[in-house]
Amino acid sequence: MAMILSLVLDFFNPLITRAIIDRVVIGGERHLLLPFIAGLFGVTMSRAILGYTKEYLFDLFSTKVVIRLKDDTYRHIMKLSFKYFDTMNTGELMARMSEDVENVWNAVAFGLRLIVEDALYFVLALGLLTYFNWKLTLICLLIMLPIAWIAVQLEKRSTKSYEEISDHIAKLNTTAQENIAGVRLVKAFSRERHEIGKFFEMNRKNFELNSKQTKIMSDYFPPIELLTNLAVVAMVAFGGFFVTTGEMTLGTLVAFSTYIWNLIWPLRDMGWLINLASQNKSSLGKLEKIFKEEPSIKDSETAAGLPISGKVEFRDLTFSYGGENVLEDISFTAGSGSTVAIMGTTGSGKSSLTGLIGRYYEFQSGSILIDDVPIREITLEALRRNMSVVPQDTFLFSDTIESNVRLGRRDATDAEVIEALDLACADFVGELSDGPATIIGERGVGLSGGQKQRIAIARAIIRRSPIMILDDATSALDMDTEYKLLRNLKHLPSKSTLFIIAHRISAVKNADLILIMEDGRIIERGTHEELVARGGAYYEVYREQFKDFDSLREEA
Ligand SMILES: Nc1ncnc2c1ncn2[C@@H]1O[C@H](COP(=O)(O)OP(=O)(O)OP(=O)(O)O)[C@@H](O)[C@H]1O
Repeated sequence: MAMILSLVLDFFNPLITRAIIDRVVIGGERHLLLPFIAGLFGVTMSRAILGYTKEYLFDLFSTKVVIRLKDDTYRHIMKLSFKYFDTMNTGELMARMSEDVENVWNAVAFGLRLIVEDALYFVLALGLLTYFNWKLTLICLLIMLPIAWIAVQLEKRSTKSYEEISDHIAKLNTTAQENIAGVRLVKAFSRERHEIGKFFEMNRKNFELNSKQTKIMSDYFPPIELLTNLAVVAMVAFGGFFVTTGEMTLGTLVAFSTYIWNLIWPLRDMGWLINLASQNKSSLGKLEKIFKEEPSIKDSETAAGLPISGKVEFRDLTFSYGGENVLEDISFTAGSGSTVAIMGTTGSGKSSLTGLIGRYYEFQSGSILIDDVPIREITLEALRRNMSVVPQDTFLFSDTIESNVRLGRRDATDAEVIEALDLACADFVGELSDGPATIIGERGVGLSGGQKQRIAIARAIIRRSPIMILDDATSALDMDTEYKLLRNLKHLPSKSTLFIIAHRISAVKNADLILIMEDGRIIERGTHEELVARGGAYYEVYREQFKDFDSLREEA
């Protein structure tokens, strides 16, 4: 409304000027001068106030659009399944959330406003100019219309170019993000020069792509400029002629020469608007691709959120990530509250097996049952709410230790946080100056590998879930601490069914069931005593590890 009013007011000043020239200057009606000047002043002031309101409201609107778009994009990305993140990298997603959303903001904040404004100016001016003198309007329009054709050409070339720029920015972001996150590794391997060179090279390409776009723009702007200037020249020439023939008054020509800019500017803006629209189109296309991505794992229509006690059963399960089978013929049962340990060579499928319990990926055949219910019949929310996982690669947020632990259960009390840290043998936290309130760096910088693992385990303990998975989560702990920690887990009040992936006999020895994996299959199973007695692969590992232990004892 403010926009329409300020725009309509814009049309009053030239009309008043026309009246001043025709009636006061030429017609000699001097008494009208003061009211006309008062009118000019009034219109100018009202326009200024309305212009401010318009700007403010548009900014508010566009900011709201962007916040909403960012929220929606973030929420959607969070809904996507593991498989999506296997193929996308953080840098690319960050580019979508920042650059592409910013481009949309630009288009909404400036582009959309200008389109609406320009369209209104154009239509109103065209009406008025035709009313003043349709012949002069037609002459000017004929000169200016090729601008529209130029704009379409510009749009075609710019969209492609902006797509290239946007893709390249995503790559640039990924490189920067990975190098900054992995700066310690880069330095440790003395690869700074190489990585800086790689980044420079990418930045140079970025510059080239942007220069290409600038060149496209500069190819189109001079003809646009020329045509608009020609239109002004034609207006002065033909308009002057019409004044001499008496077809137009001088005042009307003066008003005409002001209104003509309301035709010229929208057409001149077209180039810029098309450029903005192309940028927006390519960014929206990239965002749309994310929004079209559906989570590959969803609740089935019949899924329910049942209470879970923790019995887990695998039946003839086969699984692949898309290529060769990673797991084959997997069958075993973990009773509620029992401990299942999984050992095996690297890449034998241990993490994949435990990952399937939380439905991170979809298996191809067989089934997994929890409390005798197929997991596809349990809602993802209920399934994951009842599980706690300590992944192989410990991830801690750059926040306080207690916030990291509370990720397991948000409403946990301070005492519960301390208890969880105690059970996870994280006594070192008590020695830090701020205790659990100590802020840790990104991914736990400032802590040792074993310290990070214990915080991650405390996070799992506090969840009190019926199922707990420790994926090689005690690998950085010394044997004593590992033993104490596992004993604490065994006696948790929540009596979780515990899956432990480990490489040390000492960590798996007391499990109710030990599975030995090789090439995606379970090749041995049983308790420690059964497997030792069997003399197979487990026994070999046992002998290896205890041989070291015995030789150490001998050396001592
Ligand atoms: N996200 C994934 N996409 C495709 N293949 C994968 C993925 N994760 C693992 N794999 C492949 O699946 C196989 C089993 O991997 P998995 O991580 O389950 O083994 P693992 O026994 O836990 O190994 P490790 O002891 O080294 O952690 C490997 O060949 C691996 O390359």
